[in-house]
Amino acid sequence: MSKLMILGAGGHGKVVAEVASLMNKWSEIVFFDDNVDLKKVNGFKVVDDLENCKKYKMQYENAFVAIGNNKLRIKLINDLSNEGFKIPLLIHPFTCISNKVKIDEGTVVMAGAVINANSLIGKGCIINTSCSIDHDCILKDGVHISPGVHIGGTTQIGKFTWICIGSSISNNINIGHNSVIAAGATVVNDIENYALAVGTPAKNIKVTKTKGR
Ligand SMILES: CC(=O)SCCNC(=O)CCNC(=O)[C@H](O)C(C)(C)COP(=O)(O)OP(=O)(O)OC[C@H]1O[C@@H](n2cnc3c(N)ncnc32)[C@H](O)[C@@H]1OP(=O)(O)O
Repeated sequence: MSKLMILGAGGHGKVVAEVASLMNKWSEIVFFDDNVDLKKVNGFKVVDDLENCKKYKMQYENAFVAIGNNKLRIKLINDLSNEGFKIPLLIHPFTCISNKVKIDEGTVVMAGAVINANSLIGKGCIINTSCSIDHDCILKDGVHISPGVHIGGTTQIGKFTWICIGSSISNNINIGHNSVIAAGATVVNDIENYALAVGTPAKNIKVTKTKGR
């Protein structure tokens, strides 16, 4: 069994480490984090800060980025991949994922998530607790689906978009890249790039070049 490093020992990192541990695939799981005061988190050693992680490639050849910021997460995954690290896919054992689904490296699927037939999930996505993604959806790289989100069939979500907690997305919807769908929103029409969409039915209230998280 090989060893796994997790970048980021915050709240998301703790859940990621638990998922990895439940997979029984790694002989050792450790964190790297910029908080120098952290020595151990939930029993997992914090080895060094993020910048130094590449020095440990001989010991930990698998690297998973557990950082909530969508763009930073993808940047770090790409950097580590270019350095020759293996970037695993982490899936909690209590999920329901069709065998017709394809999920790229660096993505985590948390407990209770359901992903139905023929959906495609990109690189470095967070498929968070108890969300559902129905058939034929396409999620591009760096998308975060927060806890309790429901997404109907044949919906597409562009890169770096954050679907916030408890929102619902109807079927056959296109949501652009770098957008944020606010907590509890109900999306029944397409949403453009760089949008912040809120409410029921969800409406864009702000379009900036800096949205996405
Ligand atoms: C395991 C985990 O914990 S995963 C993480 C789960 N957390 C989430 O999903 C985060 C949920 N957070 C939200 O929904 C936030 O409101 C965000 C991210 C959308 C806020 O985004 P920001 O860009 O900071 O927007 P900001 O707070 O400035 O609000 C902008 C406007 O949108 C409104 N707004 C923000 N969120 C909502 C919402 N959920 N519903 C309705 N209106 C909203 C604000 O009232 C504000 O309106 P105003 O301009 O008239 O005052």
